[in-house]
Amino acid sequence: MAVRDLVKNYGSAPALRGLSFEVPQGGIFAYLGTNGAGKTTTINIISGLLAKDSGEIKVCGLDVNQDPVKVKELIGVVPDDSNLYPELTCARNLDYLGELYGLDRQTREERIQDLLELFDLKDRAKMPFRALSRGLKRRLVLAAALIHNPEILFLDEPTIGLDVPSARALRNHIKSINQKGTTIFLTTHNLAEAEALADTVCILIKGQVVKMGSPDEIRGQVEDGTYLKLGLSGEIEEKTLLAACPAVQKASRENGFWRLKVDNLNQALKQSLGLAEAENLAIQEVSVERPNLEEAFLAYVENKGALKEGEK
Ligand SMILES: Nc1ncnc2c1ncn2[C@@H]1O[C@H](COP(=O)(O)OP(=O)(O)OP(=O)(O)O)[C@@H](O)[C@H]1O
Repeated sequence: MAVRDLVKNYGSAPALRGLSFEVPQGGIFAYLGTNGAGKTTTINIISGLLAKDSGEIKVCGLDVNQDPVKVKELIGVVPDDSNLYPELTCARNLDYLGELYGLDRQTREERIQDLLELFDLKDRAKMPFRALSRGLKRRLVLAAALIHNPEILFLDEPTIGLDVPSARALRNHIKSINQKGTTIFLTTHNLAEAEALADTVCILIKGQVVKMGSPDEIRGQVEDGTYLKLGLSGEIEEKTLLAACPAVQKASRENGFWRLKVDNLNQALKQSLGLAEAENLAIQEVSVERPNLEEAFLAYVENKGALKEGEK
């Protein structure tokens, strides 16, 4: 899929200011941006819900304006909210959507069985949609978007509101859909999720693409990026840690570990080991890490100073 010079204004307010990007076929593309950057506007234009002012969009070589019906058959959209009927059973919801796409009965039956199997929903086929848990609902919404076997699937915040096991299960489903050949266009504010799934990342700021590349390339643009991961046997306050370790610029908690941004690794190591000793805490983990995608993203959106020369 390719977007070229896309412009959209709401009245006199610009939302998309001539943005261009290409989504590699068969990959997982993360479309990232702060609130109001223009992500939903882009997806609505691509999926034919909203008119653009100018620019060109091609999906599998077809122009969205010239072949709107064919393009609709090539894409599936998973909204952040459910679009299914609460009173209908899971199987009937899928069947109904298949009818809307004009699939014949046999194709529908096959697709429904395949999708229920793929998403581990076989034993829920006869349950009304409303009776499913939130995680299972997200799975069925995903299955529904695949009923017509689209080439590209648009996913808006797929795991929002899900507990950790359900979110992980859904991410695995997304990977397996992708491995079966569907290109994934993912919008998320969960940068760890984008990092875990995407092979291409596109950063949008105020309706313009500011950076596109692999997660590694994007992370590589952040200059002063040395981080120390530290696991301690007990709790310690952030201000105590920062006071005892002047070489640590910033400290945050991540999955039970400290993630320390350091300006001098040797000093920071010495100081944090000294602190552990003074506080009588055992060191359970120490490792040196690069900036993650979230830190690189923040460098782009708010702290251009952290970017390497040439990227500012
Ligand atoms: N119907 C509308 N009328 C007027 N302005 C709009 C409309 N929809 C969106 N906008 C504006 O266009 C800009 C882009 O909005 P959009 O919803 O595409 O951003 P987004 O990146 O999806 O944000 P979020 O992450 O918050 O969902 C914002 O400034 C928003 O206020």
